[in-house]
Amino acid sequence: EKQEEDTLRELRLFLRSLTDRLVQDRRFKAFTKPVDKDQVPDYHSVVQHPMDLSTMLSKIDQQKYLTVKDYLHDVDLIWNNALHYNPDNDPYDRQIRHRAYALRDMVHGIIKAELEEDVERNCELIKEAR
Ligand SMILES: O=C(C1CCC1)N1C[C@@H]2C[C@H]3C[C@@H](O)[C@@H](O)[C@]2(C1)O3
Repeated sequence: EKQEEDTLRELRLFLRSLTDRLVQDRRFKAFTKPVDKDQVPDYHSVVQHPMDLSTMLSKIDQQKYLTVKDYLHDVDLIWNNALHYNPDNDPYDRQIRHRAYALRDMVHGIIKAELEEDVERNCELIKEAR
């Protein structure tokens, strides 16, 4: 239906704009691309569900996110994976964890400030009806 596709398109536009801001933020450089298996051989045995911002951008374009909630699930994966794989009390791990929190907090702040409530409500109704 026309209105439904318009709502889903508005969600994609918002999620692209949000994700682009994260990709451009120098703090989040480590989160922009998948962790390289060759450089980090044990990564995929420790982290079951890798996620990164470039993967999320392609998921937006593949229309994999029907709701903000679906998008936030992948943001939480980036956050949790970073905490899980970088748990130590050394400067590098602590910096990664601090940046993972900053990423998660920036996402929630932008959603609260910029997304009209009824867009998310309508997207969830569309998703349930499909
Ligand atoms: O967890 C991550 C990324 C940070 C968020 C995703 N990595 C795992 C490796 C451990 C640590 C040091 C380097 O070995 C570098 O390759 C990684 C990348 O950081």
